[in-house]
Amino acid sequence: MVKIAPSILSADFAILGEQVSKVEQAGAELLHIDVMDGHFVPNITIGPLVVEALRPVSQLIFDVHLMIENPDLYIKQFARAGADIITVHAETCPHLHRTVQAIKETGVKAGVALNPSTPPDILEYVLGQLDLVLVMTVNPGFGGQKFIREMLPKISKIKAMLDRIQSTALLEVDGGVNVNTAGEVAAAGADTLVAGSAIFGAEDPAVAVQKIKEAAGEKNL
Ligand SMILES: O=C(CO)[C@@H](O)[C@H](O)COP(=O)(O)O
Ligand SMILES: [Fe+2]
Repeated sequence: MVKIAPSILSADFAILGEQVSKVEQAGAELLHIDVMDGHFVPNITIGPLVVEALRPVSQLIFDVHLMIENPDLYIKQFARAGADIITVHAETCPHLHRTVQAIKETGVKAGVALNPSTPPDILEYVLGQLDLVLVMTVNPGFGGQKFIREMLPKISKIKAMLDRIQSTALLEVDGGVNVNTAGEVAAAGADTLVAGSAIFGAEDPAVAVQKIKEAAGEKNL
């Protein structure tokens, strides 16, 4: 069964704690936290303070997706705030290997994200160090965008790269994942699905978590 990582970007921030509890009780495994700086992506969202505030109210794996320039400057802050996984964009890291090491030195798991136009080859010499690879299936910056289907072969290619080195890293897909796309994404090899608008935009986020899990499981059989 795939793991579900609801993205709080689409949650109601006025009742954020309640929203997180709801998806946790519904069987989500991770909580996806989108950090945007208004530079790498054209949007500004949340910082370490929100991670710190949520930490005591949730047992979920905090999956922090940094869409920021100079991520090295903020790794320690997010680690201290309670992140379990910190994912940086390859496009923001001229010294990607060093950045991955810096994340791991804080005791937190390390992930690398790729924009839709970034080829998987960029991962080759860091792959063995990674705990998570995040394939963006929209251009990062906003929730509620349309899934880019051309990313399906890229997911499969990265799955094969991970299998070749017997990596146990999570293969996470982020952007436009919903009941209609989850099956194809899982069939392509993803094991962790981020969903924001499909969960927090639904009438009942708990039901939405279950429906996406079912949709992912069905086509994977
Ligand atoms: O990182 C991002 C967007 O940049 C995502 O995590 C979105 O929050 C996913 O939202 P949906 O496409 O599922 O609505
Ligand atoms: Fe994200």
